[in-house]
Amino acid sequence: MLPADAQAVSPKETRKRPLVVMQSVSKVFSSGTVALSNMSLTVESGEFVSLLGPSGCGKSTALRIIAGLGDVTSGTIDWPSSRINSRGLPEGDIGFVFQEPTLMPWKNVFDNVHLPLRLRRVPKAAAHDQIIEVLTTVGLQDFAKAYPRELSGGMKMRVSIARALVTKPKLLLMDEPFAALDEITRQKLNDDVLRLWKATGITVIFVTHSVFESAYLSNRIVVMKARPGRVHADVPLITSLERDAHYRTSEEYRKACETVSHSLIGAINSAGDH
Ligand SMILES: Nc1ncnc2c1ncn2[C@@H]1O[C@H](COP(=O)(O)OP(=O)(O)OP(=O)(O)O)[C@@H](O)[C@H]1O
Repeated sequence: MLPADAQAVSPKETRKRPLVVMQSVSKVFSSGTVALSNMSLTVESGEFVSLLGPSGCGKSTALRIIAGLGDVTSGTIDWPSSRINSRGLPEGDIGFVFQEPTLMPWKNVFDNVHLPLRLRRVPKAAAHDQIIEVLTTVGLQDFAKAYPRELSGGMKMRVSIARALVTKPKLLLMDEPFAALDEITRQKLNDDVLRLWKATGITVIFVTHSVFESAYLSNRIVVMKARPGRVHADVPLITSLERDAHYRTSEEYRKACETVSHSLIGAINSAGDH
C-alpha cells in the first residue's frame, strides 16, 4: 500500500506542484519607495511566466526577491516542492540572466561559463563536458575560446544564458534579457529560449516591457501596475499552435497581443488606484 501522502498526490497534481509561492510580499526601500505592495504570485513547475508592466512597477524587484538577491519588507516566499538551503533558497539553484550580459572581458567564453561551477569549486577539467554541452545548447560550441570583445551582442547574451544554465537550475529568471538587442536577434533568441524551455522542462520567469515578446513566449502573463507595484491581471495564454514564424503572423497571436495590450493599458490607467 502507498503511504498516505503518496495517495494524496496524483501524477497530474505532482506536475502541477507550485515551485515558488510569493504571498503578500511588500518591499519598501530605505528611500521610502514602495516598490511592491502585497504582491502574491504562485508559479508552477514547467510554466513560462512573463512579468509585464510599465517602468517602475516592480518587475525587477520581484525577480530579485525570488532570486534571494533582496529581502522582503513583509510577506513570504515559499518553495513547496524544494529542499531549502541555509540561505532560504531552493537546492538545485536558480539561474539569473540580467539585461546586460555581464561577462568578464579578460576571460574567454569557456571560462565565463565555468564561473558558477568554479564558485562551487568544480575544476575546469571536471566541468569541461558540462560546459561544452551547455555551449552546444546555445549554439556556441565553436566559440569556447573566443573573448567577449570578439562576439556580437546576441552571442554575448547566449553566453550569459549558458552561464545561467550550466548548473542545471530548476528555475531560470530573466530580467529583460533582450531589450538592448535588434529585433531580428531578439526574435532568434526568443526562439532559442523557447526551444530550451521545451527541451529541459525548466521553469522560466521572464521580465519584459514588450507585449509582443511576452505574448510570443509565455503560457501565462502577469501584468503588473505601478505606484505601488502589484499584480493587475493574470492572463493565461494557451495555444495549440507551435510558437514559430507562422505563429507570429497568426490570428491567434494577434488576439493574444490585443488581450495583453488591453490589460497593460488598464494597468497603466489604474496605476496609483487602490
Ligand atoms: N535599490 C533601490 N533603492 C531604492 N529604490 C529602488 C531600488 N531599486 C528599485 N527602486 C525603485 O523601486 C521601484 C520599482 O523598481 P523596479 O526596478 O523593480 O521596476 P521595474 O518594473 O523593473 O522597472 P523597469 O522596467 O524600468 O526596469 C522604482 O520606483 C525604482 O525606482
